[in-house]
Amino acid sequence: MSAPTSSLTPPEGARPPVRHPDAPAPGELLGAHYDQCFGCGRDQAHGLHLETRAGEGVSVTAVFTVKAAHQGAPGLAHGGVLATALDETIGSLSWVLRTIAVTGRLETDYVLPVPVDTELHLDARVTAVHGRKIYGTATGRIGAPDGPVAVRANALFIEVKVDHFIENGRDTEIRAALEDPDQVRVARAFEVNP
Ligand SMILES: CCCCCCCCCCCCCCCC(=O)SCCNC(=O)CCNC(=O)[C@H](O)C(C)(C)COP(=O)(O)OP(=O)(O)OC[C@H]1O[C@@H](n2cnc3c(N)ncnc32)[C@H](O)[C@@H]1OP(=O)(O)O
Repeated sequence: MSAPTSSLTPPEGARPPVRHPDAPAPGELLGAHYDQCFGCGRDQAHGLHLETRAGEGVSVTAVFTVKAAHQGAPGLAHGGVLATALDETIGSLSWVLRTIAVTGRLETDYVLPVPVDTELHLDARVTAVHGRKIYGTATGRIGAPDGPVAVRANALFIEVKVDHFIENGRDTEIRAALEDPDQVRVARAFEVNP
């Protein structure tokens, strides 16, 4: 397997990540950052409904059960859906850093096909931080946290302010989010002042 491309390799001067003192405790279930999120949203009927927990250090674990709606080939998960699961899991590290960040680059290795009904056990961690750039990595294993590796990803996330969403999101959803006390509570958990 070749090394990650240079933009996914932390530059000189990158620092180890720091777990926020108010991060959820290891093992704590992280809720959805947004109820309509395709990765974690409880109200998103077609979504992945990832269940993510804080881990030790700057890490998380997640479980994704592959449903019939997630197929690409007959009986197998779509590769884009698996990339979403990896992306969402790495994105959930925001809860542990208490920083909002969005995916800039995501590079995925597909190692094994993943059948429908599989419980995919994911883990992700931040490897380094350089300014607004957050370097993360994730692995998805079939059936158990120590099961065979099916997918892997390396990613570069970029820290953003809440204005990123307010300026770019569709008005209807942004207005609803700002009027929803639960959503505001989540934004505060990321140390955001909406
Ligand atoms: C009211 C509502 C409240 C809601 C409260 C909670 C919301 C919590 C939501 C979280 C959601 C997570 C969900 C899962 C994760 C997604 O799926 S996120 C969605 C997918 N991603 C996107 O939509 C991002 C689209 N891209 C962008 O908006 C912009 O390109 C970015 C990423 C913000 C960067 O733009 P920018 O801020 O202008 O930054 P820029 O100065 O260009 O780059 C900064 C640095 O990053 C590097 N960089 C930037 N992009 C790249 C790249 N693609 N490759 C390599 N390097 C790059 C630059 O080279 C630069 O490096 P340095 O010069 O500092 O060394």
